[in-house]
Amino acid sequence: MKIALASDHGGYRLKSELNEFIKNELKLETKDFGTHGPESVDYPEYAKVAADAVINKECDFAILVCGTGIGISIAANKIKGIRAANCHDCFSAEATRLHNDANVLALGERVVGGGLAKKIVQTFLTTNFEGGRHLRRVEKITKLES
Ligand SMILES: O=C(CO)[C@H](O)[C@H](O)[C@H](O)COP(=O)(O)O
Repeated sequence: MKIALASDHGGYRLKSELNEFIKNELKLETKDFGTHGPESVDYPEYAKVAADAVINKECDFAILVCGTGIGISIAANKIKGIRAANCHDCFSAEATRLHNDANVLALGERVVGGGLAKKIVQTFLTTNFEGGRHLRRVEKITKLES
């Protein structure tokens, strides 16, 4: 499994910490699409490159980080085929995989600490979509795109 990572300046520290965690603890491959420093940048550009990597199947999931996780998730959700969830607890991270088949997780560096963020990422990446009645609903979400 390969994980795309991206952030704006408000999320690059947490994104770097999560990148190391995913590689070293979860033993998964990652691709870091930036940003790599504190200089102010615009999160929609970073949401797009990582989301595109999921859509074109270069990566299986994307983890996006901005200050709150809100702006970057709104931007990612504009891309056809993306179901991005902004989660700051493990229950929601599990539910969005089980029920929504989310393919992008968004986090806010100004909201959550590194320890909890790692648990949320681990939960998200290790939970499978349940299908069944949830598949019908996800298909209805997809229809809203056309
Ligand atoms: O989009 C956001 C708010 O939902 C993110 O938190 C951004 O990181 C934030 O808006 C950036 O703000 P800044 O004042 O330019 O650092």
